[in-house]
Formats: sequence, C-alpha cells, structure tokens
Amino acid sequence: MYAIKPLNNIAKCGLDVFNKDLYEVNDQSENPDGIILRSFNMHDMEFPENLKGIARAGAGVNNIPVQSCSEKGIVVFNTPGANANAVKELVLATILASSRNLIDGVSWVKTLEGEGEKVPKLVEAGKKEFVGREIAGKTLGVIGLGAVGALVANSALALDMEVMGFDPFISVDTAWNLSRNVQRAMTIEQIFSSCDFITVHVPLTEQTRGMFNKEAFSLMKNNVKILNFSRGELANEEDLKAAIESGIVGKYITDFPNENVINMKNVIAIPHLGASTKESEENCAIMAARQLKNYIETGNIKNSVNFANVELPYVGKRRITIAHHNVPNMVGQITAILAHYHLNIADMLNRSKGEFAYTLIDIDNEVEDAIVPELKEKIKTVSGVVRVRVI
Ligand SMILES: NC(=O)C1=CN([C@@H]2O[C@H](COP(=O)(O)OP(=O)(O)OC[C@H]3O[C@@H](n4cnc5c(N)ncnc54)[C@H](O)[C@@H]3O)[C@@H](O)[C@H]2O)C=CC1
Ligand SMILES: O=C(O)CCC(=O)C(=O)O
Repeated sequence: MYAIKPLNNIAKCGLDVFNKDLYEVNDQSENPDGIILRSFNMHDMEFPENLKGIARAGAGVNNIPVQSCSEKGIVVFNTPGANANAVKELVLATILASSRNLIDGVSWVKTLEGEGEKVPKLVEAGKKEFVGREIAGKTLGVIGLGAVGALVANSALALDMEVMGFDPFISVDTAWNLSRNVQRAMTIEQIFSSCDFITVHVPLTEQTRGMFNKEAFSLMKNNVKILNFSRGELANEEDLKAAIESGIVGKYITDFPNENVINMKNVIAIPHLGASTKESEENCAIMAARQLKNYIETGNIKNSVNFANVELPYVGKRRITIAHHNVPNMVGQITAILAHYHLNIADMLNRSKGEFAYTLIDIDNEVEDAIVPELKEKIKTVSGVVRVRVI
C-alpha cells in the first residue's frame, strides 16, 4: 500500500483517483509516499523518508522548497493551466468592477439601511460619487503570457480593450494561442509607461520579487489600475503605498491581502479566490492526483517543476529509476553496475532539467527481490545519485 497525505482540502474527485486497494489517503499519515496540496506552506516541514512526490493542485510552487526536494530526489508536480480560466474570469470581473467603482458603490448602498422611504432619493443624489470609466479603448498591459496571462489578453481584446503583452520567455504553445492583435512590448518599461490597467501573471521568483517598485511606479501613468493575482511579494509594499498616496496607482487589486495592504486606501483585497471555483478545484485535483499516481506506480514524470518529463512504456520485468545530478558519465557508471549484476537493459531514457537529471531503465530479465536492496545501495554509491527506486 502507498500512503497519500493531503495538506489542504482537495476536491474529492481528485482523491478518488487513488484506488483504495493500492492507496491509503490520510491527512495524518506520518510517512507518506506522496503529498497533495494547494497553498499549504511546506517550507518548515521535514521530508518524510518515504516521500517520493509532491503534487501541487495549482500553478504556483513558491510554497514548496523545490531545491531541497530536488536534492532528495523528490519530484514536485504542478497542474499547468488547470485553474487558468478561473483566474481569467476573476481578473476580467475586477477590471470591470474597479473601473465602475462597483465595490465602493455597493458598500455605500449598504450604509443606507434604515433610511426607509428616503433610500431611492439618497441613491440618486449620492451616485455621482461613483461615476466610472468604460474599459473599451483603454490599454491593458499583461505581464507574463502563460496559461493565465494569454487567456486574459485574448478575452480583454473581446471587451474592446487595447492589449499589450510582455513575456521574454513565452512558450511556443502560448504564442500560437495568442491573438495577433495583442501588441508585443519589448521591455517591461513599455508596459509600465503606456497602460491604463496592468495585470501581472508571472511566478514569484528571485527575479520577479518586488517588480512593482519605486522605479516601476515612477514610469506609470497617473491613476493606473494594477491587478495582482500572482503573488503579493511581487509588489514592494512601501513603494506601493507611496504610489497610491501620490495618485499614481488609482486602484490596487490583489488576491493576496495582508495587514499592510488592507490598511492602504484604494486597495481591493480579495481572499485568494482566483482559483476558487468548483471547476478549477476539480481540474487541479484530478490532474495533480493522476500525475502523482502515475509517478508512484511507473516512475514516469509529467508536469514536474524540478525534473524533466520522462515517459517510457513499461516493457521490462523491473524498472529502475534514478534521480541524479546532471553531470557527465552518470549513465555509464549506472549501466556498469547493472552489468556487474548481469542485468540486461530492455529500454532506457535519460532526461535533464537544469541541475538535475532522471534516468529510467527497464530490465529485461528477472531481478530477484533478494538483491534489490543491495543493488539500490550500490547505485546510490555513485557520486551525484540522489535517489534510486526499483519498481
Ligand atoms: N490567484 C490564484 O489563485 C492563482 C495564482 N496563480 C499565480 O499566477 C502565476 C501564473 O500562473 P500561470 O499563468 O498558470 O503560469 P504559467 O507558468 O503558465 O505562466 C507564467 C508566465 O510568466 C512568464 N514569466 C516568467 N518570468 C517573467 C518575467 N520576469 N517577465 C515576464 N514574464 C515572465 C513565463 O514565461 C510564463 O509564460 C502562478 O505562478 C501563480 O503564482 C496561478 C493560478 C491561480
Ligand atoms: O489553490 C488555490 O486556491 C491557490 C491557487 C494558486 O494560487 C496557484 O495555483 O498558484
């Protein structure tokens, strides 16, 4: 039996992927083979000894210590695109809502409770405070044209906005899906200086942390509306506060409230609802669970953020998977050990991603259970090997 530990509420249809004859799903499990989670912060967690894979039912993996996982050969998965439509819809909703002062207006109407028959008159007198602007013809800048950004860019065109996109690392797939009417910004500064609305859809990394800072705000038009559905840390809060005070930022819409931000004026703070739809929760849960299950049972990897995609139909009698550093002569040393044990290779695949690589070897002859522990230990002695599994 394999143990799966959910660290957040995961849609039942996702957990049901783990068939009961082979898996036990238990949020109290002390030594799980797999973890499935959403935004749970894993940075202070010890890794259980059996842990083979972590599946993030969502896009961002900044809540997972990915580098430490790689060093222990723990494969981290995410679910590219599975919640993108949910985020897109909320981004569009808040572009419209912020432009029409909808949230302030609706909140103000609530304050008229108890005014009795006077309410309609008070409404007509007070509504001038909430006159908005139409979004048609305004320019939306989209920073990051991945799963979410590309959907937002295409949909905003359909709402008659002008759209400018910036993504120096855009994937070929996304580029194919992007409307030709999305203007290409060659620099991020071009987005900062020419847009009425700016929406950001990039991962939080050391490169993107604090990208909304004093220098960025100084280039922006007065009264720009910024939407942050990516991660709170993309904005430098001190600089943001100053930009709001000075009127550069007319509205800051964030899915990541904290004590500082909710106390700033002109902030619309949403309780991290971007991916919170039934559809998105189910899509993410099923995709995450299938990827984790496939990896546990076959060693094949799809949609990992720390190891390359590896897919080999299981043709041999035993499969050996080796996670190792991406350095020369690993395959040579590993196959020499297999030869020593008279093990014949039926098929083999080696793929690397950055600092780490993964080798999958199908063995043609029977491998006696008795020699498996010794074989694993022998392969582990190869310098650079971080994990060995025999499936
Ligand atoms: N609020 C919520 O509930 C959700 C938030 N997110 C956040 O949104 C982020 C984006 O999600 P997806 O679009 O699904 O990810 P994605 O991986 O499909 O797209 C990210 C895009 O950002 C681009 N990028 C990376 N660094 C960049 C830079 N410095 N400048 C411009 N572009 C850059 C990449 O090339 C890629 O195209 C996630 O990393 C996550 O933090 C995602 C889903 C739900
Ligand atoms: O699971 C969630 O609700 C958060 C989604 C998210 O932030 C992400 O996918 O990056």
